[in-house]
Amino acid sequence: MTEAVQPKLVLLFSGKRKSGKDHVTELIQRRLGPEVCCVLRLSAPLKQQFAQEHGLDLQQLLGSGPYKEKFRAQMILWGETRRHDDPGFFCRLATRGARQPVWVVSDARRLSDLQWFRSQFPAQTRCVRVQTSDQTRTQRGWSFTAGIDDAESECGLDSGVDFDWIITNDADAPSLEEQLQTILQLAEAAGRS
Ligand SMILES: Nc1ncnc2c1ncn2[C@@H]1O[C@H](COP(=O)(O)OP(=O)(O)OP(=O)(O)O)[C@@H](O)[C@H]1O
Ligand SMILES: C[C@@](O)(CCOP(=O)(O)O)CC(=O)O
Repeated sequence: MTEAVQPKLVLLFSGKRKSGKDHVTELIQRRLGPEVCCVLRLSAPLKQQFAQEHGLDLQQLLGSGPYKEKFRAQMILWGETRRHDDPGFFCRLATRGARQPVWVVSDARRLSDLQWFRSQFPAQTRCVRVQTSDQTRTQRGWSFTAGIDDAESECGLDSGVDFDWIITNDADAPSLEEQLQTILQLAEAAGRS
């Protein structure tokens, strides 16, 4: 049997729609390189299976354009049905095969996501929030949708989490490079150890 690979550092990112989770986590991966760091999306296995079952365009579901928004409510419901019996279902699938020392999870949404990673990797897990003004999110294409923006998928981590870092991703905030400095240093050290 292959021995399970233990990451040295697990960074769990969360944030609202269009806060820039993908942008920030891709920046981290570019800085660390693909040998040291992988970006894991809990929604990737969900979208993969949902696309297959419904004959949809997976690449567009994975992208940042408007296509996926047409199916978001349906995907949330579909995923929640699977999570109901097994809250770690997508966490397990998303992390399967990850071999790098630094795991960056780009889309934690629920307390059960945090609980799963903390139970599996208690010493390695850190939580990072990406926060962005509604004005900036609107400029990036967001508009409030009842049933989505007021539901667990978007609000599950609004309270009850003591984030290790909060990154502000607005044009008038300090640069991302500057805000991510401590995280990058920690990740670089984890990559060397
Ligand atoms: N700091 C930034 N500078 C320039 N563009 C940005 C920045 N942050 C995010 N964006 C852009 O805003 C859009 C939304 O960002 P991104 O896809 O990273 O957000 P997200 O939180 O992953 O959103 P969603 O979950 O709704 O897909 C993308 O087109 C992205 O390129
Ligand atoms: C269905 C869902 O996984 C969509 C996530 O899409 P995205 O990370 O915003 O691209 C959200 C959820 O699981 O609640």
